[in-house]
Amino acid sequence: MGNVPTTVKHCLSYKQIIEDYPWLRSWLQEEKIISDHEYPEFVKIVEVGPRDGLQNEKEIVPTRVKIQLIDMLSTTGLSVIEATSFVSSKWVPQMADHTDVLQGIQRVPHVRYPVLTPNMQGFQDAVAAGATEVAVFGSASETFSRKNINCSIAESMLRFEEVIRTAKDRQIPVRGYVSCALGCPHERHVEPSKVAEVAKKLYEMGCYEISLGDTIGVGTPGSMFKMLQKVMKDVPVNALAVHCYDTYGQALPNILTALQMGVSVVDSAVAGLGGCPYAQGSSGNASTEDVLYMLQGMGIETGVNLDRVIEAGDFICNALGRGTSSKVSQARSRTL
Ligand SMILES: CC(C)(COP(=O)([O-])OP(=O)([O-])OC[C@H]1O[C@@H](n2cnc3c(N)ncnc32)[C@H](O)[C@@H]1OP(=O)([O-])[O-])[C@@H](O)C(=O)NCCC(=O)NCCSC(=O)C[C@@](C)(O)CC(=O)[O-]
Repeated sequence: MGNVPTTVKHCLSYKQIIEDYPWLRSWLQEEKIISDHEYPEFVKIVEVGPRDGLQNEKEIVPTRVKIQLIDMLSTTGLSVIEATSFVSSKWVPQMADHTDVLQGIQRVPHVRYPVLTPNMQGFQDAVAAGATEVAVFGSASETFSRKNINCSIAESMLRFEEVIRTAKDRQIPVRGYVSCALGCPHERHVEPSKVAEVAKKLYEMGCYEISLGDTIGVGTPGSMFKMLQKVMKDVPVNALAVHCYDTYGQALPNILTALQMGVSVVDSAVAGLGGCPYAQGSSGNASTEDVLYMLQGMGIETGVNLDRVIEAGDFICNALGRGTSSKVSQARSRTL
């Protein structure tokens, strides 16, 4: 909340009143009594490092390392850790040990461990391995859909519909992804209306949350704003998440833009690991450490302990034999 006079801010029902009377909010904003941007008080971080972060690694990461990473992340206060993918091992060999990973981790109460399931086969394998939450992943780009999951957008929706229906019968929550929300490695420009169309379909089919992926990290606050404006007409903002990559150094500004627009769920990867195997040239995800540092500085609660995430980041970077992509971890290691 911006420059709100204390008397107004401390009025108990202040938030409720401006929610109920949008004209009052507009007037307060026009008069500069409240800020145009209203940041959420709490942001949920969805940690995607063990899945998105590792899926693109050329060398197979030992299963025990993946398990230890997830176990370390489970002690940080994170409430969602995407653990692995039930996809074809011919397509993504790094995720072939999905069952061992899911069954090897020490589940911490109140932490959820969703896994990716592109179709019924993946869903059934995931449930057999003990998954209690899954995610389907579609795309706003036709070419990317074919390259990533070997089917058209329309075909993918039919597959997801079956997964979502079956999951609903078993009371398994399903998250939905829309890739290429700000650009495609093949088609380049992607219309915000196409992103909105796919997001709306996934939401209407029953996904409780839609994560909008800037798969190749080409977005800017300008394109993020336009895309979200369009999507928010069809999907409630409290059901949206953003999933940003840092290829052009825009991940944090893009996330900040989404927060200003009311989004309160952010995907990120410890140590900034990652990238999609079918999005060549993209760099890692927004690093969880950097996102946490920014949110802390803004006084936004996350419930996550930054130091512990840094430890988990050190662990996985040592295991991979490379430095971290997190600017915060780099700065901490220089200044400690
Ligand atoms: C989707 C498929 C499986 C279709 O693959 P397909 O070849 O079209 O599948 P199919 O139905 O024709 O079956 C062919 C073979 O695959 C097997 N198969 C079929 N389904 C499965 C399954 N679930 N698990 C294991 N095996 C499977 C099936 O059993 C059969 O085996 P065969 O008889 O030849 O021995 C394939 O294209 C695939 O695995 N793609 C990998 C997609 C992927 O993991 N991409 C990276 C993650 S997405 C991402 O990173 C983006 C995101 C989410 O982060 C958001 C963002 O950043 O934008």
